[in-house]
Amino acid sequence: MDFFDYRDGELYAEDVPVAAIAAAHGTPAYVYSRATLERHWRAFDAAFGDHPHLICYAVKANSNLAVLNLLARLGSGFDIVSVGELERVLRAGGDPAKVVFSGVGKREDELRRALEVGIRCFNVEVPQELDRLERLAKEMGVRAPVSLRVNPDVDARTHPYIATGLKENKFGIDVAEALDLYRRIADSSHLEVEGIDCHIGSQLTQVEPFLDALDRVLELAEGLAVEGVTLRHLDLGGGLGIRYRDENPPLPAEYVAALLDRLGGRGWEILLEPGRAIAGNAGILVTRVEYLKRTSAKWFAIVDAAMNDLLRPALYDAWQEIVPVRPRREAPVREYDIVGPVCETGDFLGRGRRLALSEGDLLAVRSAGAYGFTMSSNYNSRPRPPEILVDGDRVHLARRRETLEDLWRGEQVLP
Ligand SMILES: Cc1ncc(COP(=O)(O)O)c(C=O)c1O
Ligand SMILES: N[C@@H](CCCC[NH3+])C(=O)O
Repeated sequence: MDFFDYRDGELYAEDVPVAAIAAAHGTPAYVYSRATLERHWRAFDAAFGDHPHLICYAVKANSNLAVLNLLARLGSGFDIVSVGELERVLRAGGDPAKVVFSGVGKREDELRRALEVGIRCFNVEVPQELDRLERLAKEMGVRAPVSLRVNPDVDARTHPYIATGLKENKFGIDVAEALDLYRRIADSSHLEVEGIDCHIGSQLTQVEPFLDALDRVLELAEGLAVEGVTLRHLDLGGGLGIRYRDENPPLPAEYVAALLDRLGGRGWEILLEPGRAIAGNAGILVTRVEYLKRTSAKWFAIVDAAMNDLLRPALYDAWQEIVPVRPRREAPVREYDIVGPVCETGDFLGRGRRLALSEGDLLAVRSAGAYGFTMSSNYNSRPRPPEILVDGDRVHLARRRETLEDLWRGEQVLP
């Protein structure tokens, strides 16, 4: 469920007509719903009841400061993958003690900054990162809290580009290798065992792969307990899918209930790193039809948003619903490829969509709140769109549209 619905024949974002937002801020534009973001975050949080837990929102899904700030105000933790994301969280008022740092390729400056601000945990998935972290922690006179991200070798049953929990993926450490590495951490005076981490992929629509991964994690956690290695938490990553079309992923409450059931009363604190399930259906991309073009093969609706604004269709052949902001009856219904102005055949937002369109109409691409703006670029020297956060009947410009000058900021021609 989201707060983008039709009223009196036009699409609203919470209590504001989307057409009014487009009139005030232009197109293309990302529009987010505060109520949806909050509801999704709370759904995860509440599902745990009094079981110790921390929801660490995956910043990569949508890193707008206004979004991070409102989640920080709810008490959210954050899953980051770069120092850039860390600085965003801090700027947005996030608590560094609730930050977990994921990623296969953390640089020294990134580790140092994270040690300096005192994050909750480093999710380590390359053995050499332990050496790097230990040396830096020693230099700085601190201890680095560590979880090993294990690769549970389970099939997430999702798009191959976003499956991360199989042996052949670059992610995680073999479960078989983990025990020795935990001994190494426990023996170090500058590293500290914090927990175990895993993340098996994104847009998962079934609960079983998560439970298989949890089984592997529990097996390891119990093995460690026998060795006298105590863990503070189990981090099960993110990855819960959303409905883009006809998928039926479990609701956050069902997913968490299944995890707690499998945990069977074992008291470890559970960390989750959901991104898409919180932000995905909390946003739309609003775009305007520039031209309707007929070729000998088909009809194209050429819109003012493109693959640089929303990459998912081009990159994963992802399907996202495209709806008219003000449905009209007078235009003929045709099958359109909805394409942008970028010079790539892969520049489409949707293909073969049956719509009644006229030039100048507004369209909304749904489920664009996660991996939309954060994956956007300036390809074809296109300024990136604004991000607008709607809160009831209030419209907050959370990021202004880039200007043409923004496109060459920091560039210099030869003297
Ligand atoms: C380590 C890690 N945590 C969390 C996430 C968030 O995933 P999702 O947006 O699918 O919940 C990702 C991305 O897949 C990730 O790589
Ligand atoms: N960017 C991807 C998900 C990748 C998740 C990152 N770990 C998407 O849009 O579906």
